[in-house]
Order: sequence, then structure tokens, then C-alpha cells
Amino acid sequence: MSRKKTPKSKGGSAPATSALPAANGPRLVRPGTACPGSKTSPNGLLQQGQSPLGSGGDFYDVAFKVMLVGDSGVGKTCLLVRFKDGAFLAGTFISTVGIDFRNKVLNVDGTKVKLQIWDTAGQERFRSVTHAYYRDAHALLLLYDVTNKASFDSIQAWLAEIQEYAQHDVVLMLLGNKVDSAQERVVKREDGEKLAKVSWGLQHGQGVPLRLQGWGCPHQSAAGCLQEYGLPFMETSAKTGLNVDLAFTAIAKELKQRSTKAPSEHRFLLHDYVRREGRGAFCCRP
Ligand SMILES: Nc1nc2c(ncn2[C@@H]2O[C@H](COP(=O)(O)OP(=O)(O)OP(=O)(O)O)[C@@H](O)[C@H]2O)c(=O)[nH]1
Ligand SMILES: [Mg+2]
Repeated sequence: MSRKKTPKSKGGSAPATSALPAANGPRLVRPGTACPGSKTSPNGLLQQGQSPLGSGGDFYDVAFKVMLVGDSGVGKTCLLVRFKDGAFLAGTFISTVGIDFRNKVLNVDGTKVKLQIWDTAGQERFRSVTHAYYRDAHALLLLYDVTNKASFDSIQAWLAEIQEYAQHDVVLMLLGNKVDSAQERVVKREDGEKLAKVSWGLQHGQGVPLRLQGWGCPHQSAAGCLQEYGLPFMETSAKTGLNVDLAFTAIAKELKQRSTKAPSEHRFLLHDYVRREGRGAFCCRP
């Protein structure tokens, strides 16, 4: 987390304001992301500065780095474009090359929280590049595609990778994307919920001993996080926008709270917030 007021920064292939620590290691690559719906140049690269920052304007009080991870094709780029630009245009899937980022400033209870959101490539061949960025991430959004069982099955491997490379107190949220595709759905909501809970077990030494302690556990006991809470989990749709803003807002609220160390009676409870505010796939509006 960093506190700074700097002029507006725009997305690109490297941190523009450097308010956040830049990852060392492989210095990446070109922004090759072109989700259908993203604003792309003729060569398929994201253009910088296409849209204004969100509510909060040009300046911020605190800044955090958020990473999107998950298999290729689960919708990471589309999720980011939906959040940043409010857009989704169907089209040819253009896989992200390397890593890319975009900024958005949110007003969280009067505090301007800048999220620098890193969109990683899900393809295996870019994995070593992604590894270098984990350690600077304050939060991770781990995605699978509800229409793709393989992407769901990969989540355990992603968790192991997160354990190895991310910070021990990283905020982590599991998202099942593409819930608008009801006909093609192969992963039930309950399966996602179950996986999120099982991950709690992993976190606490059952199975693969994950060391991540900061998965938004709101209720610590002597034994650790109470079992009813696993990873925060939501189903999303980059296409309709379902729960997209909510996922990023929840992360921003959690990170802001951690940075300000609010008194316990005013603590923001990530799991409760997500459960209360999250909408079902068939709910009324995105
Ligand atoms: N129906 C539906 N399609 C989606 C959604 N999100 C993404 N897609 C489609 O899924 C495909 C992959 O989306 P991307 O966002 O590019 O996937 P990605 O995770 O960034 O993939 P990599 O960059 O290869 O890691 C595209 O054809 C999108 O149009 C969604 O919420 N609903
Ligand atoms: Mg992508």
C-alpha cells in the first residue's frame, strides 16, 4: 500500500505513477490484451487513456495493486474492461500477451482508493512472467469460467502457485465468471462455494499446506479462521456486469480498512459484504 497524490495515470504495460512497487524480474512485455470490448488499437493492443478514471478523479489517498489470475479464456481481461470502461463487446478472443495494467480510483467512504489492476496472461507459457508480479500484489482475483470445467479444476493449482509466490497476507477472492451463459454452464454455483470453503482447509494445513493467512478472514479464533468462512466467493459476468463492480469494491474496502486499521466496531467484513451485496446469476439486474 502506498499513499500519494499524483497526477492521473493511465493503463499501460508498466506502472505509470510508480506509487506502487513495480515487480522485478522479467520486464514485461507489450500490453497485448484485447478482450472483445476493450478499446484496442489496430494492432490489437490496448490504447492508453481511453477512458476517464472512475469516481474519485485524478488523485488518490491510498493505492493498491490487484492482480487478475486464472486460466486463459476465463474472462480476466473482459472483467477488467467491464470494471474500467463498463463495456463488453462480443468478438474474437484475443489472448493477453504477458501482462497489462489499468488504473481506477474508487471513492471508498470518502477515501480515494486507487486500484492498479494487473491483467495477467492465463497461458502457461507466460507463467514465469506472472510469477514475478505476485509478490507486489495486495489482492488477487482468482477466476474460473463456469462454462469450462478444466478452468475450475485448475483452481487448486492456482492456489498452490499463489501460496508459493504471493505475499502471506494477500487478499484473495474466488470468482466464477460467465454466469450469463446459463445454457453452457457446467460448474454449479454450489461447487464454487464448496471449493471456496475447501480452500479454507488448505489454508489451515489440511491437504496442501497453504501459508496464506490473510484471505479476508473476518473472524479469527484461536484455531484460526472460523470454518464457515472460506475464500470470499462470487459469480460474475463480464458480459452483463453482474457483481463486477462489487468484486473490485469489496477488495478496495478490505484493503483500505487494512491500511487505516479502523477500530474493531467499524471493521469492514469482506465475507459478509460479499454475501450481502452479491447478486445471483438470475437476479434482477447486473
Ligand atoms: N458469455 C461470456 N463470455 C465472456 C465473459 N467474459 C469473457 N468472455 C469471453 O471469453 C473469452 C475470453 O475472454 P478474455 O477476457 O479475453 O479471457 P482472459 O482470461 O483474459 O484470457 P487470457 O488473456 O488468455 O488469459 C472472450 O471471447 C470473451 O468474449 C462473460 O462474462 N460472459
Ligand atoms: Mg486476457
